[in-house]
Amino acid sequence: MPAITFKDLTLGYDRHPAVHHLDAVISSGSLTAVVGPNGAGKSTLLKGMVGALAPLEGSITHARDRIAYLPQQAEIDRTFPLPVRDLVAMGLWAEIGAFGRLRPAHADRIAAALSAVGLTGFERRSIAALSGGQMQRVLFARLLLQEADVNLLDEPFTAIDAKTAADLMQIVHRWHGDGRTVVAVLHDLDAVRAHFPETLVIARELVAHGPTEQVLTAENLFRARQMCEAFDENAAVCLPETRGAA
Ligand SMILES: Nc1ncnc2c1ncn2[C@@H]1O[C@H](COP(=O)(O)OP(=O)(O)OP(=O)(O)O)[C@@H](O)[C@H]1O
Repeated sequence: MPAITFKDLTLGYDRHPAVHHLDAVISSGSLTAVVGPNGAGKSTLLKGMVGALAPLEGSITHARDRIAYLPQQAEIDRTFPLPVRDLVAMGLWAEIGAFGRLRPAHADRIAAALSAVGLTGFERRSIAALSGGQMQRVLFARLLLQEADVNLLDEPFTAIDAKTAADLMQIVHRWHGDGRTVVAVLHDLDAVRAHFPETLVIARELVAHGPTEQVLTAENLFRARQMCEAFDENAAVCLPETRGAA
């Protein structure tokens, strides 16, 4: 059963395509890595999937509604003096709303989520006072509380140590074991081969999608690099009447 379907999907900024005419189906319950060179459109694709970016053309359809998203660390402002507890509590937003009160049961669930990521007792710590790896653990605690059907992770293991990456990977496997869909952008191809049964290789367009051992080949990665280098940054979105004319 499809969890997410891309149909002739074009996503971009200011009418310039970043992801072009993509057709693919992410199966429900699959564990998929999104791989491609820098600037291939991986983060853009995740932003489209979470609804932060509307398609310029084509469509993205979701079978289920509950989607959680872990942005790249670089996109998160950590200067705001927010306690860890408040950041993790945002994972309960769908349950208690913007103005709902945190009840003791919620506090217990926040504590349990922090314990699951190895940060017991961190509730009152300011997020500005966390290391990069601790911050990533906190963001995973928030994802745990969201209990989403689909978890979208943008470079979840970048710039964190091997122990933290292994701990967080266990959580990803737990989600997969529970039948949730996980899509993660990754640059570490060894980690992809070790942990992700499915891979989507993109280079602005689809390069390959399917079982990792068939898709993550030197040939596909070389082709992805060539396609990215050849892509015209200033290209405009195709107009229906000009499509196929060139
Ligand atoms: N907010 C934005 N405004 C304009 N252009 C953008 C924006 N975000 C990304 N782009 C452009 O879209 C293209 C794809 O970027 P994207 O961040 O999706 O690639 P990526 O595959 O995630 O790259 P990386 O591996 O470097 O994180 C790039 O050319 C980038 O410059």
